Amino acid sequence: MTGTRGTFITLDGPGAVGKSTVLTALGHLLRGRGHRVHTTAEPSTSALGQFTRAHADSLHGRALACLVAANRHEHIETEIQPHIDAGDTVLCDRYLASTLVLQRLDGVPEPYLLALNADILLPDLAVILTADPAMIAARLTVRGARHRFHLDPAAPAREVALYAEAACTLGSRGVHVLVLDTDGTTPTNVATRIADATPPPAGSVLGPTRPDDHPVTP
Ligand SMILES: Nc1ncnc2c1ncn2[C@@H]1O[C@H](COP(=O)(O)OP(=O)(O)O)[C@@H](O)[C@H]1O
Ligand SMILES: Cc1cn([C@H]2C[C@H](O)[C@@H](COP(=O)(O)OP(=O)(O)O)O2)c(=O)[nH]c1=O
Repeated sequence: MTGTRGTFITLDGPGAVGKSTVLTALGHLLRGRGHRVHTTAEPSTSALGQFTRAHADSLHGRALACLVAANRHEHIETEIQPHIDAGDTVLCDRYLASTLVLQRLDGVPEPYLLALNADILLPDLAVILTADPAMIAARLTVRGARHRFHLDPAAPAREVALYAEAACTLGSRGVHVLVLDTDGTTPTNVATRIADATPPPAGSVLGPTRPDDHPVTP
């Protein structure tokens, strides 16, 4: 892509699979390749996003699904779309795939979730990180569970299976999906795979400036 529009990349996957670690490494790599990077996350940092994050353990099912979707619509309108219009590469930690997994863990049917998110901005590249459930459980033990979705010992295996389904759902809607296994590799290697699949920065005539990469050590 060589226009002035930026690129929207989302990262999803089970809790403690490595999303935020990979996102940091990816930001460094893409800046080294000439991208103007804007990093963000869902729930967002707005008042509604903070409310959503604060109540994600006490609200359940459709109520939480609606709250997360409301925050997503606001996030697109006030932050994501403006940065893309400005030519930035937007990296978002959690997006639609997380809804298709976490809200389904809460018993909300997928058609309801797709209806709530029917007209959202779809990512140019949706990255789904995965790993062996035992490895995810081990990383969770080291890092610590941060919310109720992490507390069930069976959660990593169910999340891995549901993210595989979410990848198919997104793919069937024309989204470019990249499923990456974080087992036996470093966050920098995972980030490099994503950077290699990212279109060149907005407005560039040449391709990515690979020799100028500044990989970070994990
Ligand atoms: N590719 C990887 N290989 C080994 N450990 C990793 C890898 N990616 C992340 N980790 C480790 O896993 C833990 C959870 O990572 P984090 O980025 O916080 O996960 P998430 O944002 O998905 O919840 C951290 O301790 C991190 O250092
Ligand atoms: C994006 C998203 C988040 N959430 C919830 C799950 C968590 O309770 C919370 C944030 O998740 P998470 O990013 O894992 O939190 P942290 O940054 O502390 O590791 O938002 C959903 O339920 N559905 C969604 O689609």
